[in-house]
Amino acid sequence: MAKMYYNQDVNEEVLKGKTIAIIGYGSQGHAHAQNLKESGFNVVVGVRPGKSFKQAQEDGMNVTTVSEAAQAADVIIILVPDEKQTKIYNEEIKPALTAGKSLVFAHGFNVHFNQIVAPEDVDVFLVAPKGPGHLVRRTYEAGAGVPALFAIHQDVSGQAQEVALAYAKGIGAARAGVLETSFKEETETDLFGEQAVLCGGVTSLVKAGFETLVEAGYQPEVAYFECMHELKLIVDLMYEGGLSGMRYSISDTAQWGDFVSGPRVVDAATKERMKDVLTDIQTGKFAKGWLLENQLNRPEFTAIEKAEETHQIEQVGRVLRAMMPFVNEGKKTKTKEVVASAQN
Ligand SMILES: NC(=O)C1=CN([C@@H]2O[C@H](COP(=O)(O)OP(=O)(O)OC[C@H]3O[C@@H](n4cnc5c(N)ncnc54)[C@H](OP(=O)(O)O)[C@@H]3O)[C@@H](O)[C@H]2O)C=CC1
Ligand SMILES: CC[C@](O)(C(C)=O)C(=O)O
Ligand SMILES: [Mg+2]
Ligand SMILES: [Mg+2]
Repeated sequence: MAKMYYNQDVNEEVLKGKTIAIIGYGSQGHAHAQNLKESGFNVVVGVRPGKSFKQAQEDGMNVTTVSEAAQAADVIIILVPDEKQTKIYNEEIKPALTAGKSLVFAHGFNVHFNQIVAPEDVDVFLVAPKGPGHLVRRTYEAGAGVPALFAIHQDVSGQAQEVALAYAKGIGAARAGVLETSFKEETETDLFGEQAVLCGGVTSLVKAGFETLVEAGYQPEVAYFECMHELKLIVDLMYEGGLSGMRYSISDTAQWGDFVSGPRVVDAATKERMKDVLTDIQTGKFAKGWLLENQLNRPEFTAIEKAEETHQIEQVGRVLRAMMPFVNEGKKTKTKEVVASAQN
């Protein structure tokens, strides 16, 4: 069993007198900044003028430019999109990254794939929450937390692990459990998880199920409730009690169907294709493709995003969710639909 770190194992004092620059105030940035501040740490947010700059000010943050935040801080965490990090690092962070500072990431992509190479006289580590930023904030506010991984790439101070754990505690992760990894393991498993299971796998499964029912003549609303809305309720049971916990709550008929039909849908061939996905991640093929796609101004990304947003399941879903205001009620953190409904 891996060594897990919890609140009682962590000395937060190593980080208490330091200034932490949160670069970016998006999904992870707003959560880290607010959680760390409420945990008693000294936070400065560095972001370009615009939407999230304004939001950070409204949230009562000390906000400034990326360069100024990097200059003011002892610990600098880069929480802008992976594909933008190298340029921002080179132009606005590197000049301020003097000896003895710490450079931190929430995902190892740019270090692992050699896009960012830090000076040798700074600590480099990652603290990677295993969950979306909006939930990192929401669970912290509820007194709970999202688990996280930490990894040390450079430890000049001899304190990198202690500081990483204090950081993880500050964002609420040590309430749930923190464990050590390497930049390689975090990067490759995170990319694999989001592509094959959590995001790519699930969205493809949901759409295929929805389309199968609609093409067979069933009502789209029924297909939406069956293949999308209820998924959250089923996954909540897995989150609470694993696969067996979920199976305890469903009917025996559903459980038998799960046993006999599940492996017909996701079979050995699917697993072989998952291995191909993993190989592309391990060899750097995926990373290269994503970096090139961005250099070309995202032609494929934009086209696919547009097609996905107009898929029938999205159209039906928007209408049905508007009839269930409780789905987004009471959420302080701004997910896409909460923002849209506030603007209407
Ligand atoms: N999303 C998640 O839940 C998770 C993300 N991670 C990792 O965390 C990191 C951050 O990801 P994520 O939170 O999704 O990022 P977001 O896409 O949410 O980051 C957006 C933020 O970056 C700012 N930004 C964008 N471009 C610039 C720029 N040129 N200069 C200054 N600020 C800029 C945006 O400002 P503006 O409003 O002005 O555009 C906004 O504040 C990544 O490494 C990611 O892999 C790790 C775990 C989960
Ligand atoms: C699952 C997607 C993720 O890896 C995450 C929320 O953990 C991401 O990169 O956003
Ligand atoms: Mg990820
Ligand atoms: Mg992830």
